[in-house]
Amino acid sequence: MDIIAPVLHNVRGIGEKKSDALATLGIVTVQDLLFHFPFRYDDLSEKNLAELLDGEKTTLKGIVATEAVVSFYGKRNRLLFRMMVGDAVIAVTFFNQHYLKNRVQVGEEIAVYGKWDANKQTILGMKLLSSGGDEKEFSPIYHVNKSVKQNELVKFIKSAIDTGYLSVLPENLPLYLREKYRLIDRSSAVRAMHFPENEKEHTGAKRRLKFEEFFYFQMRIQALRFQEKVMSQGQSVMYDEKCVRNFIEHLPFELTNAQRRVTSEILNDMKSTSHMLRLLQGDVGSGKTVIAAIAMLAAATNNKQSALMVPTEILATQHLESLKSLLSEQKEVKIALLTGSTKAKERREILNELASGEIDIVVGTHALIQEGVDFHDLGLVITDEQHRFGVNQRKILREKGNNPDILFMTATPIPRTLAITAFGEMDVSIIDEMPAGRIPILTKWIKHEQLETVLQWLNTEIVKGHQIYVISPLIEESEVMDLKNATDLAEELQSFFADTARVALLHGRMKNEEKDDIMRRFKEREMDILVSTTVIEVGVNVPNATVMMIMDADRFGLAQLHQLRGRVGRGDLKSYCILVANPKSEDGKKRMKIMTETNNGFVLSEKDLELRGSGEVFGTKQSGLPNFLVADMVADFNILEVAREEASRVWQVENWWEKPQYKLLADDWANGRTQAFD
Ligand SMILES: Nc1ncnc2c1ncn2[C@@H]1O[C@H](COP(=O)(O)OP(=O)(O)OP(=O)(O)O)[C@@H](O)[C@H]1O
Repeated sequence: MDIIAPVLHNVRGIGEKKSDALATLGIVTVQDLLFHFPFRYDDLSEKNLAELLDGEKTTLKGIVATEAVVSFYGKRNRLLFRMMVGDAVIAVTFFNQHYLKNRVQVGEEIAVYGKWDANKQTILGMKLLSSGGDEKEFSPIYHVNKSVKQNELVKFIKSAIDTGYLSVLPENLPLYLREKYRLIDRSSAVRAMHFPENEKEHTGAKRRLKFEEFFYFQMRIQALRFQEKVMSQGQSVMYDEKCVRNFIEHLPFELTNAQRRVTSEILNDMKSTSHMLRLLQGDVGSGKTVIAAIAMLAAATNNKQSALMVPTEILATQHLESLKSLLSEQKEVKIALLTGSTKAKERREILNELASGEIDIVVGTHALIQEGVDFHDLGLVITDEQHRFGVNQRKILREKGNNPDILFMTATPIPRTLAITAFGEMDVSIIDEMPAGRIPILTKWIKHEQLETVLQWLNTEIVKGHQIYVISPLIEESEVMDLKNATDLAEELQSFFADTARVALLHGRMKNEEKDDIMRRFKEREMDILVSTTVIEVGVNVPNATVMMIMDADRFGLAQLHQLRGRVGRGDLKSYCILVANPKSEDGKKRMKIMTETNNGFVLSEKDLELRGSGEVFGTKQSGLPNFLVADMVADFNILEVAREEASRVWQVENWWEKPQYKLLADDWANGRTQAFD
């Protein structure tokens, strides 16, 4: 018996057809099946009638007092009878389950699970249970789809357990850890996730599995640090301090205290022989680019090359321009741009100059990590919006140099404690202060009905020579619809403003050159209004733009709204963010309200975590963090901390992977699952 055997033919009742259906839920092997945990449970335990609250779900046991009567109306039907619960007589109704009639016999004991209606003294039946009580108190509810039903899944999981598969599920936590934290064994935990005997057992199962997930996650993440240590020392960049100081003194603005602090943290790292692996967090518009410029200039003064990798071509172009203007006085520093749309001839030249060391700073997209891009002496790698790049891609770029220093920049504000723990392998610097002179952005939430009034008002901004972004609604999974929406919107706006404003359109399906061209024209004030799908989400910097209007804003998450809002208020002009939304859900209303209440990315990110949970906020794709099955980085923060300490202790054991107690941990390693969060 093998736990990773396919479910097909190995679990009773699963043939070709069911196996295909299960695959749509991501279930292929017996292990997948056993680790497909319920997302909630119905608590079928019996509660005391006298203490029941209105709307509460419960199981009630009693004696059937009257015969069940079924009434049909249209396609629907209702079954009604009375039952004695202790001394009380209550009504029981089931909707559209008339076939239960035969199971309801006057004078017999039955048990009904349902929702209590206190006014009508009625239980609205959801399940008719056998009175013998062989049902568990907790009934698991799984994520299923059209092709796999709840009860089927329960049957398959039961069958796999009855066949004995749990006995071949290996225990993957060392005994000393299980003893220390009183964690139940893995097989019992998995069984209790599906069919817990009681609440206590269920809690124990979750605790064990959460620890396991966090511990493995931390082992992987800390490996990066470890590999760095053994991979030789980092480089010591002996930069020209005078030159760097001079540069900072002659910037067009004075650095904020926070910028000064992170600058010295970064420069210290670069100077020291230990290797820099640092995460720089700063809210949108807090001034991260200039920090990157300082670090790259410092490297250049020591004849080391730097690479700045960003997720989109628009951003690459923009960063190139910012750097060129910031470093315009540094005649000897040569800066280049390398993206997917760099022409072949130019690309060849750039590659040559990178290899010879002539280029000091290169800004680019994924094109930077392609084969054939070789550096003379790469000393510093900076990635912007780190969550958009996988661990592997970052690794490739790192390997293009002799273990260069690494700086990740992100505007996704993660609460500090969480960042330190989750990105355990990195040092964290935070810019927690905005440049002086910024006027807070005023955020207004309006309904669609008020749009016309707002458009009139926009005119006053246009007359002042200010520019406006309008974000068209996001239609999930349909780029075509997005495009249509954006196009229609641009046309409508153009006809509304007629001669007073020039409207441009930017969308994800455009060629990069086209996008660049439109951005350039917007920047140069040839256009007044830029209608866009969310392609401008990150990093765009046009200080003359003062209004960000987001259509159907409730379709966006808080983090994204904040990013979009951060596109305005980047200079010293009073700026506005207009959220146009008629949200249907409570959640949507809450998000709109929070946006109007705070401009602080960290506060928002905490709220976002509260509203959506960390699974959504740090989904695999966005953050480079794994999707945990059971654990939650915020709710289970304490367990995460403990797991981090324990993982770090293991890493301190010399050649831990050779010790028998870590056998499975080492296998996990060897199987290449170490890159699971890529
Ligand atoms: N200390 C400062 N004083 C005044 N203006 C500053 C300061 N630092 C940066 N700026 C300006 O603020 C604007 C935003 O800076 P920058 O583009 O570096 O922000 P960012 O942190 O990269 O933001 P985002 O995450 O939104 O891209 C730029 O126009 C920049 O010139």
